Amino acid sequence: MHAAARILIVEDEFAVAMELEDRLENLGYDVVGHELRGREAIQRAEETEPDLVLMDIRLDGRMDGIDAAQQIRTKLHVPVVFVTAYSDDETLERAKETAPFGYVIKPFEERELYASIEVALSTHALERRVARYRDDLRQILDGLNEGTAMTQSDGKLTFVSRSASHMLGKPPSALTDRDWTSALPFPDDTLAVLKRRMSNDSQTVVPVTIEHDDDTQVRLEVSVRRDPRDDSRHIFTFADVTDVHEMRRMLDEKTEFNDIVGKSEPMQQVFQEIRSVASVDATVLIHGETGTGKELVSRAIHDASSRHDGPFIPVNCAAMSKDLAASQLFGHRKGAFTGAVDDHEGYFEAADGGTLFLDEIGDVPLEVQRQLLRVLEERKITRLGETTSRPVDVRIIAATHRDLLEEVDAGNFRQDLLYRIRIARVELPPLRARRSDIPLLVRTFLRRGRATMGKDVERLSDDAMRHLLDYEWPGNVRELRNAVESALIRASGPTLEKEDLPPEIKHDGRISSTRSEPESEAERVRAALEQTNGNRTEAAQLLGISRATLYRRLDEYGIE
Ligand SMILES: Nc1ncnc2c1ncn2[C@@H]1O[C@H](COP(=O)(O)OP(=O)(O)OP(=O)(O)O)[C@@H](O)[C@H]1O
Repeated sequence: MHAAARILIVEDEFAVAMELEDRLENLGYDVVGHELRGREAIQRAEETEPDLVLMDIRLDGRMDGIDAAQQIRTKLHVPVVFVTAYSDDETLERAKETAPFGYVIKPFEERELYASIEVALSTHALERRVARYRDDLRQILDGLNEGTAMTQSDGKLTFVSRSASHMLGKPPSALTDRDWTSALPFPDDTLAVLKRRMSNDSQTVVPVTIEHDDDTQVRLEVSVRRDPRDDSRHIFTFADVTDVHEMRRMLDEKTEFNDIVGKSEPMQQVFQEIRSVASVDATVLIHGETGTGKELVSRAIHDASSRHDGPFIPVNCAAMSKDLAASQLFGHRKGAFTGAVDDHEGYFEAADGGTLFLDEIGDVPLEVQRQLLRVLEERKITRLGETTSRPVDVRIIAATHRDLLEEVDAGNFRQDLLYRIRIARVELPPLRARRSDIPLLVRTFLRRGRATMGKDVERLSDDAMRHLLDYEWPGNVRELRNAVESALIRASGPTLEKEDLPPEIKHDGRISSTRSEPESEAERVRAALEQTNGNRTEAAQLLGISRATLYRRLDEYGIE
């Protein structure tokens, strides 16, 4: 029994109030007073802060018990039990709006009154406990480094923790009571990814960079999950990873140059060469097998050069028809030949002030090679059908997968042009000569593929990675990127399995024939260590060799 509960009586008939007071005291309650009118009742409640108010509905004065109860409830957290002779529907409806804790109809038994008071006191105690938990929870969420925001079922944000509001750069009042898609200051593609995460119940984090009003950039990782208490509502969590992101970016800078990924020795050398040729304006010849990134390198040189604000025009010479090559490169005048219906600007003029990338230069017809040489020497072009020349300020970067010296010997390429274009050279290694870049490239393509395809694939199984490391890669990085993308399409879980790989890679048929070559083997060992973060036991497992053999090979190849 709630012996010490303090009760305020509000009753307009003095005799009834006295009787009620007696009864309550008999039941062991402490009566803090009784009032006849609403106004005084409110005042007395404020002064005495009782545990419960017993309220008659009909009172002396202008204010009735329901109005008084209403005001007491908004000012104090005190439960009110109505004690009244009135139980008509209208009175009942009005009384309900004050969320009373009980309604006892006169005349009543003492036991009835006692039960109502006890139920009201315990319900109220329970409500207070729930409210305290809610406050505690909010305080805990507010104090966490991780930010939290909650939605109700229609998508409106109902709560945004202090740290979340700080990370998002907006006060909670600018975020709550609005649909999350318009409240969260994220770009459309991030909102779309979050929506997908919501519908397929995936909690993978979504990275996003936002800009605050003071122009500072903040990098966040956002995840969203269903509220376990009600699965039509959602809970967002935000982590501020700006510092980590910046550190990662600084580390990545070493492994990425203008989208060109590579950590291996040969690629580090390529990055160095790009930097040095970008600083001069000389013609460059890039040599490398198909798919090794010749165009990427050419763009990187342009971007790092003083011409970076000018145009970059890539031209695939292998795709130009023999007859039209000269007009495509140098332009023509209307009527210069049948079909020349208009004046036409060629690629050289289009690239004026910038860079012209002549891919597959080995495929340019001999006659056009002669004209090219002249343009490179004189820095002027003459459109077909015109007699006067125009000056052009263009840097040429040429690329080929052919051995141009052999082409010169075979009479397919002009020697003087070769000397002219290879003033600076960049040699791109085939992927099989830098297998240690494979894990990094795979991670990069997985990350990019995840973002564009919306698949939550995090990693590759060891078996799948072993096949990628063993494969010959005739199509080089392009083939690797295609393999990862097609595997992503097939993947059904968070891990890419061997079965998801294209057939030529997952079947052992074309596995490296150069396995026994020391260079290639050393690269495989480096790749395995890269994949396992230097863990030698796991690297040996990945390579399918014993730890002892791995140690012997590390020694043999001088790998630290
Ligand atoms: N080092 C690399 N890092 C990241 N992506 C690369 C790298 N090398 C090549 N790629 C990717 O492989 C594909 C082929 O690259 P690119 O077109 O530059 O090669 P290429 O040598 O010019 O090919 P081709 O000989 O067929 O013209 C592109 O999608 C490119 O993004």
